[in-house]
Amino acid sequence: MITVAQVIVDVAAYPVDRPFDYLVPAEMTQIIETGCRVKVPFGPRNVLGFVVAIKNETDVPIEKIKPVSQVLDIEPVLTGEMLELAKWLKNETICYEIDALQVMLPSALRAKYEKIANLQTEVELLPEPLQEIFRDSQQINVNVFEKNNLLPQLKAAIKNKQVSIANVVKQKGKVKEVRKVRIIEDNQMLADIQANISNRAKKQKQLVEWMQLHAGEIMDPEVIYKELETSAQVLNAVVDLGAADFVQEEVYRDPFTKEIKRTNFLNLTDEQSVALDQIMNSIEEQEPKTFLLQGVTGSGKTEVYLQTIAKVLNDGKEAIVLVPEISLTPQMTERFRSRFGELVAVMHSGLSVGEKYDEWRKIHQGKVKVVVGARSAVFAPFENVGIIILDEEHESTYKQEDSPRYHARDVAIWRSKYHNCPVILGSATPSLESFARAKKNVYTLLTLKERALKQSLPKVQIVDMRDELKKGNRSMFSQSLMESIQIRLDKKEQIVLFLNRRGYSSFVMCRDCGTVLQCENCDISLTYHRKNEKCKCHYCGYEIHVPKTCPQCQSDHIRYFGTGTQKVEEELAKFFPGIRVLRMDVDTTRAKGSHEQLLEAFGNGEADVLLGTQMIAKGLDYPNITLVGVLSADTSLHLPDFRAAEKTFQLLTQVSGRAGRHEKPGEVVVQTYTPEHYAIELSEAQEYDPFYEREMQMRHQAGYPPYYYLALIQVSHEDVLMAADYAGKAVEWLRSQLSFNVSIIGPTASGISRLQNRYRYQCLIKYKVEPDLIPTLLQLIKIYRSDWIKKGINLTVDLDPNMI
Ligand SMILES: Nc1ncnc2c1ncn2[C@@H]1O[C@H](COP(=O)(O)OP(=O)(O)OP(=O)(O)O)[C@@H](O)[C@H]1O
Ligand SMILES: [Zn+2]
Ligand SMILES: [Zn+2]
Repeated sequence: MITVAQVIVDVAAYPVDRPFDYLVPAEMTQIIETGCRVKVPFGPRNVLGFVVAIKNETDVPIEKIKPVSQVLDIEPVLTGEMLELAKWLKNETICYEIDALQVMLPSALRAKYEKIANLQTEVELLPEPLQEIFRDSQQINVNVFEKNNLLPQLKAAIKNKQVSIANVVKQKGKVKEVRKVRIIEDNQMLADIQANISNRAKKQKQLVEWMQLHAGEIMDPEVIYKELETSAQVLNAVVDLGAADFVQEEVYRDPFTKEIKRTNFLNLTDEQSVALDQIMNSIEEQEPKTFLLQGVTGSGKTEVYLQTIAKVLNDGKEAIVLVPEISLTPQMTERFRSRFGELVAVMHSGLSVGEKYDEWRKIHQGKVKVVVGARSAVFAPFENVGIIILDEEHESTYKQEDSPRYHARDVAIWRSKYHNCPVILGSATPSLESFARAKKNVYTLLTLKERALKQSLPKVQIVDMRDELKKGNRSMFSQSLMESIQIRLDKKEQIVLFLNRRGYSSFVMCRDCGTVLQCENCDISLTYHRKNEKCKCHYCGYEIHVPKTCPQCQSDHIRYFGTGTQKVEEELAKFFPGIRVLRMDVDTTRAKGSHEQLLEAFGNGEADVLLGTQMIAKGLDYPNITLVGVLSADTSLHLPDFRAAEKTFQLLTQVSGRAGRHEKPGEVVVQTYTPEHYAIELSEAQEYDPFYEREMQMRHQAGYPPYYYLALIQVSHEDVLMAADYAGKAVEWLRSQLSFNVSIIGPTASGISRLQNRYRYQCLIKYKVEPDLIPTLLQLIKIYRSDWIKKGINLTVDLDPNMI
């Protein structure tokens, strides 16, 4: 009988996305399982693959079937659930199954290939500079040659068949180990060893004597060095005598830096109790219900999550909590750790690859029961999930922007059906899609209308900046905001100043001819970075020094525009001498842990003002914040995005919600140039429903979600005509296949018409019900993969795109 593994291989751009059969050699049949990673031959090279099934027959002729080269995992890294989920994702988001499988794993376990140069001859026969490199090893990473500028020599050696090149699947994700000392258990033997040490080796004698008090223990060598004021040399010597040995111990890198205080459950408010009861009920009944928990800012949604999780843990199940990356603040994670301690794993982008892998292993090995993490934590490999929570469910970061283009909400709901457990979507300002579903009873709506301690929502004042200008105020602070700041400074209360930078950046412009510095590779203006006087493209990384004169007209009236946080900081210092400002933006939070330190300092009252961008809009809960100022409410309104109004309203509500959360009442000042826009006008009352009604009308008129679904097809090529031509072909083909109920708009040039030197065209499909859509798109992709791709075309399909 033969054993055959069906393997999904890591080969993108293959027209057929299906498993391939490989023979399992006899010596592997005991180890290999579905969900294991393997190395298999594919064409001329070895690639990484995932075993998705094991069977005993194959249609491949026996003389043609290739064997698995290596099994990479002794225990499967993917559960049966994940394999099923991948198949679903492949259809739902139209991606390669391999992409769906890889996204579920920490990057440490994803395929990495390395080019390795293998020496095929005597070292001495090589040209001089190469000899140096091959002296110690016959296999050298090609990087090394690149670094030493020896690629031409290497190439020559390859031509002469002195060196060959192989692609090697590299397995990152090393388990971290530390070296420990294990003292033998036998006290008598220790005594004997001690007796045999010459009296001149006093330190050794002392050490073994001490070891007799610690027989059988495993300890850190550093402890021994300290305790006995001794050295590695002495320790090595007694290890040689047999008093102890060195062992490797597996450890987890601990991303938590400080001790956490335990907290207890709060007595719920009536509204919280009503919500919790319904969720508990669903957990009891094992119903895969989706709840939309809509609660105003500060209403205590988090407390509801915490008590739900306690119930789930009590039932012996696990909990997944997703939060947007940006609000994955230490304050947020602490709230979970303070209730569930060591049972919590945290996953966010600030962790190193190794730390992420460790957190993942804690989940995989069942060492933790709760994961708090950003989008990809929705794939946490728990096997007995009892609840999945998405906090701030409206956040666009829950959708992944590249393949697989999944939405964490959809994955959460899929998993809830698999595990028969509920999902909670929480927000003060739900996405229109979710609220519409709640209205139709697809989701169950739970509402918290009041703040937890019955505090009133902060009073919002909208200030028209055009009036300020008319009054001769050219600063970035309105009269009203200045007065409010002064009051807080006098009362020693704290202030949050928010700079809305969504869709906004500082740019460099010539005042004489109006030229704006542009990226060489993209159709995008360069962003000015004051720190190093550089202009940078945020899409491709291209950067230049700010020129002294305009490249167009040579005028030297070239200057940067835009209100960066640094500029605000300077102005504050000018108007309020001695004001203590903490600035939180990409520049001040780059270093690991700096985010944490800044917030902690602010929490400790070390500053009067926390000044920042989107980073400070969410999750902050400090009692002394009584004023929130929004410096530029409109910048996010003017983006070419059908969700611009929704996002602006959400942002204003979120950031306003930071004020007056505890005893002291809060105040908000919103500065704007378009106070008449409904997203701004309605944020004054902070009521969601009127905004929802208004925005739904707009969507209805324009034919956008939630009334219609969207699919975005994007085609790019280095040559503008090719891009336009193939976008046209795609549209033509779609028109021939899809029904008349579908509107197909385009092709048109994309919003950013050139990116990284590739021209981009797109077409938008709007539909309500179109059973043929997915099969048609799959067909289109097949055409693309088997033909267009060879011509350098790149085609992507994005269902429910974030931005269009
Ligand atoms: N039942 C309760 N009794 C007393 N205090 C509570 C209760 N529930 C919540 N709180 C407190 O109220 C404050 C706001 O709660 P929480 O942060 O959970 O609200 P939220 O709805 O998640 O807010 P946001 O959406 O604005 O982040 C917190 O300081 C929390 O400790
Ligand atoms: Zn100029
Ligand atoms: Zn660029």
